Amino acid sequence: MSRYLLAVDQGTTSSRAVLVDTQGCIKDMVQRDFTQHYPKPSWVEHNPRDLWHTVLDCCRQLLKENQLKATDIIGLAITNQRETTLIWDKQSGEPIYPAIVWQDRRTADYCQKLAESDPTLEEKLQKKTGLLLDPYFCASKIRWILDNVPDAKQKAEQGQLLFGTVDCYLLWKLTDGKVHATDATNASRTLLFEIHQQKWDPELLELFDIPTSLLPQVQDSAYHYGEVDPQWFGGAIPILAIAGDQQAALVGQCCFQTGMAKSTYGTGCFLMLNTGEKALHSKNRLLTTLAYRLNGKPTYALEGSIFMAGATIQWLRDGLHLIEQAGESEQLAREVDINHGVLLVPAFTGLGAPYWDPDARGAILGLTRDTGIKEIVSAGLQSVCYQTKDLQKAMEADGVRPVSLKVDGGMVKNDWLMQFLADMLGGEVQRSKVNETTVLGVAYLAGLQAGIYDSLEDIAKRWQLDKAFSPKMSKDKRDALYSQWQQGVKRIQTR
Ligand SMILES: Nc1ncnc2c1ncn2[C@@H]1O[C@H](COP(=O)(O)OP(=O)(O)O)[C@@H](O)[C@H]1O
Ligand SMILES: O=P(O)(O)OC[C@H](O)CO
Repeated sequence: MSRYLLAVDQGTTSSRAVLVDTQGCIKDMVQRDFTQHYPKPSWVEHNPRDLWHTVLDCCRQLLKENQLKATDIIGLAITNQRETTLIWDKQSGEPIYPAIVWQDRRTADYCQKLAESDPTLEEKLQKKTGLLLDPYFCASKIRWILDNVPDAKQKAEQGQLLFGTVDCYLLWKLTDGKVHATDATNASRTLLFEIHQQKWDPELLELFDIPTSLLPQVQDSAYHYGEVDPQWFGGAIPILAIAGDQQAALVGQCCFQTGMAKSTYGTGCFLMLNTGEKALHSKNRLLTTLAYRLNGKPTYALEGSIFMAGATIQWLRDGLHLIEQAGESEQLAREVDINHGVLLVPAFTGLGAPYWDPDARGAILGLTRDTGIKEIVSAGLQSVCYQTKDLQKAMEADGVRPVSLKVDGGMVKNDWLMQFLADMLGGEVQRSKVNETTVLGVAYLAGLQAGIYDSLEDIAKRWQLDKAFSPKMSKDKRDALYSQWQQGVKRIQTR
């Protein structure tokens, strides 16, 4: 009987469980969507029960459909939407508030006031954590829960509460409350973790007034975290890897050498470039983050996060009803001249890197009487590429240029989009054969821990190209289109 790795990807809009064989091939996958909650403008929440139950159900269904028992699984691996913040009661295991999702901007004012109280603060935060003072990260979300949930502050001070990102919460549930831990990549997204010394930072905990007792232990990305409690799958399964989803995708794309980069186009877009042992501090508002940590040794990355990529197409579909399926956007974009002059700036939840403007709001510019659905849909797709170009420019200004760009995520099957991306970047875009790089990446890490793979080099041999897109657009045309975008962004910026 073959044995498999079981990889769980708990994402922003759905949970997935995937079986990966020892050759690194995906055998089967089960996926479940869950409800998004928007209780107030700019607030985004998930019900923790949904996160846990969709993961549990996906795993159970996958095992059942493949007639596998817990003993057929070599190890379980967890990858997750990052920054999403949960706090739960240590005794009962019950979350004291819904999960505050990474997209949630409720702490924008708090962050701004903190920044105004000390003009040197953001630089200090960046030096220690590689991040910026933004509602995106966990620290201000934790603070909000402690300040707004009755008795939370007092309970936290008495050591009765635990904080975790989604990986940490799932690990706690899977081990039936025995393990409270996270991996270094997830810790590096909290704004509380010192990325050079690899430890929670007492000064930052004091700044955000967060008791140390709330925090999980931080381990390597490939590590024996504990065993799944037998009640869930009828037997114990070792938990062998954890990584934030974008870092897992970097591993899944085998970007192990300095200068290698990947960009994932799902709900948001995340471009990550491996900078090796060096934590390169951006002067252009990109993030420095952990790419992975193996055997105690950190590898760093530079990251640009865009909040609205596929979500813009979702909005065109579900909000404006301009299309019925996301895939229709490709044909519509092909049918319109690229010089249509319509610009969609998708700052629905503010602008991410490199602008970091939580108060900016979206706009559609350049409308004329003959503007139709095709132009607006095309502008939505183009916005994803312009935002990637913004990140590329910021990286170049920081002195690094990706040696290659490997792409994955739900949007990359759109060939028109990939061609326009190559045109905008003026460089080759490589679409990998396996699109499920996130689950694959964390399964690779679990495989390393289990001794299935000898090394990262051994893993790298498995990467396969699906299609490469080379730039075809003239430089003049590219510059003209991009300059239109830059002018559009200026119109909506608030800072
Ligand atoms: N052919 C397509 N063209 C453009 N966008 C697409 C296409 N297919 C899917 N998408 C977009 O990709 C996103 C889904 O990607 P996925 O990687 O599954 O997202 P996530 O993991 O963030 O939930 C959706 O937002 C959808 O609008
Ligand atoms: O769930 P995804 O794939 O949209 O990724 C979310 C990111 O990890 C947020 O930083």
